[in-house]
Amino acid sequence: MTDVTPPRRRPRAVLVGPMASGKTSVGRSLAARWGVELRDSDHVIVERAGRPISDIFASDGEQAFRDLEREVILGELESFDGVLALGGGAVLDPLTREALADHIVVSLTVDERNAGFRIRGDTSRPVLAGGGLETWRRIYAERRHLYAEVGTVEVDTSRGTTGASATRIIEALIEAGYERAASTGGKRPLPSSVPVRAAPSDASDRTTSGSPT
Ligand SMILES: Nc1ncnc2c1ncn2[C@@H]1O[C@H](COP(=O)(O)OP(=O)(O)OP(=O)(O)O)[C@@H](O)[C@H]1O
Ligand SMILES: O=C(O)C1=C[C@@H](O)[C@@H](O)[C@H](O)C1
Ligand SMILES: [Mg+2]
Repeated sequence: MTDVTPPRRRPRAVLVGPMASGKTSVGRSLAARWGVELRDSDHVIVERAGRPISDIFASDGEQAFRDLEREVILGELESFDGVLALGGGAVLDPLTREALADHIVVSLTVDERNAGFRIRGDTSRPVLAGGGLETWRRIYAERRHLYAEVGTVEVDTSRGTTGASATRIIEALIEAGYERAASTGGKRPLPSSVPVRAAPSDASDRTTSGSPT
């Protein structure tokens, strides 16, 4: 009997990292390079809840936010085929981390100095709660191992433009053997039983030809 199950769609890349590492802004540049849509889990949550993240934290509490965040991300991992940027704390959830094991995940980093510039005066991130760089540093220290655990490649965004960071992501994916899968969708979807990191199915035909630059 013919299998009529439609192929599973999946994000070309999922971006994780600490607050202000550039998941949203670098993600936008990367999506533009590949000619695909950027979706940001924080934005999906705000749309769905009809109120800002700071309101959700204040009235429903962080756990309610995390539950909604998990639901949104698991849904997008199954259905969205552009670049997916996650909220900074998304990796705290074990089910989300488990789901990410099956995806191409770019872990973004930023040094403290540049993180400090980027979050200065910010009031939209409730977990910083006015604590500024000191709080950012503590939270990053707590989560660093989780970003490393889920990341297929790691890219530092401290220097240069968001476009330069997008270029470094593409270079890192080429280096690791995932660029074709990420930029063309050519050999995807991979069978879910084959973890992306353990078996880069396109490592044998790595090429920069036809790649976005
Ligand atoms: N080279 C760069 N790479 C990334 N971000 C940069 C860069 N230069 C400046 N920025 C600025 O840093 C700020 C933080 O970036 P962004 O909001 O994309 O981070 P984020 O990782 O999505 O943070 P959050 O976890 O809070 O969603 C933005 O205002 C962005 O324009
Ligand atoms: O690091 C965090 O815990 C957060 C980061 C943001 O992206 C938002 O998801 C929210 O403000 C929480
Ligand atoms: Mg963001």
